[in-house]
Amino acid sequence: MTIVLVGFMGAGKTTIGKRLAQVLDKPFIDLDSYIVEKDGRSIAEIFKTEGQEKFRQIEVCALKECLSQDAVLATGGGVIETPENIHMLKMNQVNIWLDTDIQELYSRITDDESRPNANGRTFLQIKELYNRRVSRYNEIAFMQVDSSRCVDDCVREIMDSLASL
Ligand SMILES: Nc1ncnc2c1ncn2[C@@H]1O[C@H](COP(=O)(O)OP(=O)(O)OP(=O)(O)O)[C@@H](O)[C@H]1O
Ligand SMILES: O=C(O)C1=C[C@@H](O)[C@@H](O)[C@H](O)C1
Ligand SMILES: [Mg+2]
Repeated sequence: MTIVLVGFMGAGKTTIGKRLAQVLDKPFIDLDSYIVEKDGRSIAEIFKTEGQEKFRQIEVCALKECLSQDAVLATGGGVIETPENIHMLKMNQVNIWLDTDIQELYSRITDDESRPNANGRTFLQIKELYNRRVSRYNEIAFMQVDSSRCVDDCVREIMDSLASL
């Protein structure tokens, strides 16, 4: 089973995913890192040289490969931008939506140059992007987790829900 974490940039998919994988004793895959390792360039470089559309194509292939793994998979915040990914994720049983308020998300991602869709954007621009994406995370989510709380609390809630499957 692939336990997939989805949510906006800064929601804690990578951070919580690593911890969840340890607790479940499953491999951890971060889709962004997977892409960087395979491609040999950073995400910022791919966006700069090839554009976001090409990055989204690479992301579709990477998601396809990772969804067959028995692992915890942290996706990138924009994975739901592509209809093909939404379709693939709808087929997956456990998609966990990590979410917190936009002010907190903004403070976690601002000033980080590694995220081209956040870097240099104003609070209002980030909020607009978040508002556009919310319904898509919701559409594929098996559960929603309030990730304003500490990592261990989030992991505990997820473990309780997985136990009831
Ligand atoms: N529960 C939490 N409480 C406080 N800070 C957190 C929490 N989870 C993550 N953070 C911090 O927020 C920042 C972003 O976290 P992380 O990289 O895990 O987000 P992400 O959802 O993987 O983002 P992206 O979509 O860009 O990959 C990091 O600095 C991390 O330490
Ligand atoms: O929200 C987004 O559009 C992105 C989030 C990151 O995880 C990366 O996948 C990339 O920076 C794009
Ligand atoms: Mg991440």
